[in-house]
Amino acid sequence: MEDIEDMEDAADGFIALDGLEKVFDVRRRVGAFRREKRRVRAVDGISFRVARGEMVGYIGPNGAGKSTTIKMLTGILTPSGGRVRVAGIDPSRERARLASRIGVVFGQRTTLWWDLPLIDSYRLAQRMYRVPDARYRANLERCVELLDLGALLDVPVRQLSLGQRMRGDIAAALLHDPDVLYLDEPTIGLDVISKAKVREFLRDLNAEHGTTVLLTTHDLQDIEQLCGRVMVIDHGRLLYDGPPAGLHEVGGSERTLVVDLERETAPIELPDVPDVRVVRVEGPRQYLAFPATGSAAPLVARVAAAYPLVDLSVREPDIETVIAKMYVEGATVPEDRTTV
Ligand SMILES: Nc1ncnc2c1ncn2[C@@H]1O[C@H](COP(=O)(O)OP(=O)(O)OP(=O)(O)O)[C@@H](O)[C@H]1O
Repeated sequence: MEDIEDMEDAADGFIALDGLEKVFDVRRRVGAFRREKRRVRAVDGISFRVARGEMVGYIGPNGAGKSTTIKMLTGILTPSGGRVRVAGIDPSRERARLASRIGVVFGQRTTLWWDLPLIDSYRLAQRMYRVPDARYRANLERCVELLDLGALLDVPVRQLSLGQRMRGDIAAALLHDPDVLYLDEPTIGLDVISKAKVREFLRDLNAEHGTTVLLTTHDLQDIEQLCGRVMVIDHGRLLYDGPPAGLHEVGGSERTLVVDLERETAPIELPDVPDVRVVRVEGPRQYLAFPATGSAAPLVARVAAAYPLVDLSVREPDIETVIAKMYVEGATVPEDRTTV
């Protein structure tokens, strides 16, 4: 086998994990005097390859091990076992060298200086990463334009809305032209328009600059709109690795069409539309479950033709539900993604 340290630019090994493990020893108080030691296998033997320029989703329920993996990929945490390389670099051994190659955005925490105007955080980032002036100016200009930050540069970060702050954070992570961007919940708490802006920017970044993106999120629409590939992790293990659509096939998950009718009616019946059923009725509002693999359009057309429709929306299944169904159905991890 070729040594992965020599594989920085190999098509399938820009990010390479082989049997990666992280074990935490946690001490817990039991009763008044006793303490109990417990081992938590936060990451329990994960192997995968991400090629340069891929945009990959990394999802799982709370406590699955996502942040721990990302922390090992950035070098913040040292693995308990296995191997990890990013751009040919061992992250925990050469954290400083890796820092110039990666950008990190945490949706729940900001890396910006709370009391300073946005632009001051950017100047500090320029100094920290030693970005040459011309490159800094060009990158800043691009981010300001595409992320719509022009009017915000002189505003102290604490006065920014969540959506503005998130766009500000993404720009800060990109001023040094990283090859890899890790995004941890980049759309959490954002309104629909801010989500759309962030997604559009990431799509362009990936397409035009070939930036490799690893994205953790609880929003399946982030994955469906951005990623050609998604990995699902639970209890520190890889449960699924493949296209987002396959996620629904494996789990047999459903989306929900929520329809508001002019008035209360008996539960909607559409005998000629397969696999649709009313799961809840709240006065004039009815909830219809249908397979997540299918399109909502024919269903909407049929409801609109037969019932007095006022309004509608489509709800995606949540990640927890999809994963719970995977256990029932029996998930698959394609061999070629997980073996060395
Ligand atoms: N520093 C730590 N010390 C002890 N246990 C930890 C530590 N960090 C994480 N864990 C435990 O490891 C497991 C995985 O946590 P991790 O934060 O990686 O999950 P996650 O998938 O990122 O979850 P979330 O979506 O809630 O952020 C959890 O059981 C967590 O309690």
